[in-house]
Amino acid sequence: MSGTPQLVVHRDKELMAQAAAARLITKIVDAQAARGTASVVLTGGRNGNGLLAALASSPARDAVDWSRLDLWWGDERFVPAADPERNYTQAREALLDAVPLDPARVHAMPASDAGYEDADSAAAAYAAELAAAAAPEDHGPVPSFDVLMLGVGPDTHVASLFPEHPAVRETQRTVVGVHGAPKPPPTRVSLTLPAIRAAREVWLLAAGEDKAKAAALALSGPGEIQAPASGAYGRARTLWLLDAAAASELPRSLYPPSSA
Ligand SMILES: O=C(O)[C@H](O)[C@@H](O)[C@H](O)[C@H](O)COP(=O)(O)O
Repeated sequence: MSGTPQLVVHRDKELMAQAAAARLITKIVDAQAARGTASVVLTGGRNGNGLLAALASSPARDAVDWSRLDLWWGDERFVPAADPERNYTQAREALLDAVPLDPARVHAMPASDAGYEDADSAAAAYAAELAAAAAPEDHGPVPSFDVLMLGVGPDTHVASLFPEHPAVRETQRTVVGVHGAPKPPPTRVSLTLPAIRAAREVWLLAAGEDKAKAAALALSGPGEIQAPASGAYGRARTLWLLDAAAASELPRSLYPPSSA
């Protein structure tokens, strides 16, 4: 488990998205140089898609060898494949359709019309796909993701793990079906905290005034059941990427003077 979360605060959400995109490019390029491949978990939502859009327009975009990148999702709305609300669809629009990925290495979570009886069986199928991709050196049922990104909800949810909901309490399974989610749509598929914690690095994205209370709560050390974002940490690093608005209720001592 990584130690204390690191925080970087940027002037505004646009700069945060651009800086996070540059950071992700560098992380992927370094992983590919070191191991010949890289593995990243994407997140839905405005901040997650904003980062992907910034990456799409980055001049350094094609420093990444897109053919040697595995993409996974932290969660997905359990809706039909054609539904524009799918995180996968929004990621394609923001970036994926513009870069030469290997389709076999883009691991979308199942849509509700993919043939699975319900979100729970879709979750089990995704867990099996993750387990099949894990190598012996991963020492667990999911690959050691280089970076796992999570947007932070105003209630401190991450992926589709909502405060006090059953999914955030899961300690064994790596992927679960979510029912009655307070953020529509109500039915989802989500990685669990144990799966999230298998990542080398976990990056939490929080930009905008509406995230200020969530950031302050999650970083003040509450339980992960009440504040799921506080339970999202990586094996080597946990990084919060914020803008000034989302950091506005943090104790100033919590983030480094270099942030701007
Ligand atoms: O399926 C989803 O909705 C997302 O995965 C969700 O976890 C999102 O990242 C947060 O709700 C933050 O969303 P915003 O960045 O839009 O606030």
